Formats: sequence, C-alpha cells, structure tokens
Amino acid sequence: MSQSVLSLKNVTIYQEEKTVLTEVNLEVNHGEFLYIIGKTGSGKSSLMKTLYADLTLTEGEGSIVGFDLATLKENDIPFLRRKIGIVFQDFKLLPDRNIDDNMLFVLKATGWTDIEDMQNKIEEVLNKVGMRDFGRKMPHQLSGGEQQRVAIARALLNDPELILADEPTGNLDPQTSVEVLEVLKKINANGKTIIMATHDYALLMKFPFKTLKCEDSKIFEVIQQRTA
Ligand SMILES: Nc1ncnc2c1ncn2[C@@H]1O[C@H](COP(=O)(O)OP(=O)(O)OP(=O)(O)O)[C@@H](O)[C@H]1O
Repeated sequence: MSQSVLSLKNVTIYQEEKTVLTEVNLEVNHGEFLYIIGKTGSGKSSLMKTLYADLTLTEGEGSIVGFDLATLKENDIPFLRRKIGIVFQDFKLLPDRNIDDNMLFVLKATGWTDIEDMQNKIEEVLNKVGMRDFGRKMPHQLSGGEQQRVAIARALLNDPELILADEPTGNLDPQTSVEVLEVLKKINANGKTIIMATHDYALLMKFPFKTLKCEDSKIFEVIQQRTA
C-alpha cells in the first residue's frame, strides 16, 4: 500500500516578486527516492525550502508528513522539522564541539532528556552511516565525506519520515559522492523517503531513481537514459 508523504497541488513558488516555479503538482509516496535536478537558479533550493517551511507556501496547496504547508504557523515549524531530516551541501555541523556533542545538541533541543537513551540513539545513527568510532572527533578532523555522513546521521536522530537533501554531494569529490549516495540508498532501502536536489548527473546514472527537472519555471518528470 502506498502512502503519501508529500503532496503539492497547483503550487507557485516565489522569491520576493520573482516567480521561481509555477504549476507545481507533486505526489511523493512513502519509501520513494526522488531526485530534483535543474540548472543553477532553476528553483531546486526554493522548492526544498518550501518543503521544510523556510519559504512560506503562499499559492496552491501542500501537505508534507501530515502538516498543511499553506496554513502552517511559525510555532508548528519545529514540529515539522522533527519529522523531516534535512541535509545541506555544507554539512552545517557545529564547529566548536565534537560529533557526539553535535548530536546531543539536536537531541536536547528536540526534547530528549534521558542520557542513556540519547547515547544509544547517537550510537545507532552513527552506526547506520559507518561512523561509529568518530564520536569524539571534532568536525574539522573529518573529511568532507565523513562530515556529510555525520550530517546524515544527525538527520536521522528523530527517526524522520522524510529526508530532504539539498545538493548533499556538492562539496565532495566524485568517489566520496558515490559513498554518500551508497549511505542514502541504504537508508532508503530501510524505508525512509528521500528527496535529493542535485546537479550531479553522473550520480543519477549510477543510482537511477525517479527524477524531476526544474526548467523554465516548471517542474516535470524526466526519464533517465540508461547506457548499456
Ligand atoms: N533569498 C532570495 N531572495 C531573492 N531571490 C532569490 C533568493 N534565493 C534564490 N533566489 C532566486 O530564485 C531563483 C531560484 O533559485 P534557487 O536557489 O532555488 O535555484 P537552484 O536551482 O537551487 O540553484 P543552485 O543549483 O545554484 O542552488 C534564482 O533566480 C535566484 O536568484
């Protein structure tokens, strides 16, 4: 049985007065892996920001992990963000504390109190991304790929229904990008829905999933050409 995680109907996305995307109709079901591609400035990040309510939905209808984006209140945003794990191009780890403390910061900020529960959760998510032994390291002691794996672990802390990854491999070399995609693919295979904005076409070929393209203010599905 498929179940909708995200639904957009006749959405128009603006940045200030500029129309970035219009007539956006999108249904994403539980367990899907979806790429959003398109040239620089085509609206990928604006779409992602609309999904995690960094940009307000002002035109059209949208629901995501059970929240109505058009009527969402400022106070609801932290609750929405607990059901969505967000991964950014630049990792956004706190540079002044080690990996365990980066994780603790998020857990405490989202209402966790029992130290043993928190330690178990941190171990579980770091394990999932192959970073179990790195908890005592500072972010600057890790490579870009390791930092991104930690950032993915952080996104998993509250067991989100959906992962939004905005150019997660944008700062990584091709081999490291493949390793990060392997991690995301495994997380998807374990049941998480993933939406990933990228312009790394080599990754699309290597890890083919449903792909939507932003172009000329529209978004539409593209069928990937498979090479023999
Ligand atoms: N904060 C902002 N204020 C005004 N305009 C913005 C803002 N952010 C983005 N834009 C504009 O909105 C359009 C879409 O930008 P967006 O960042 O969504 O594109 P993108 O496809 O994610 O690009 P990139 O691949 O470079 O990240 C661009 O024309 C951009 O200049």
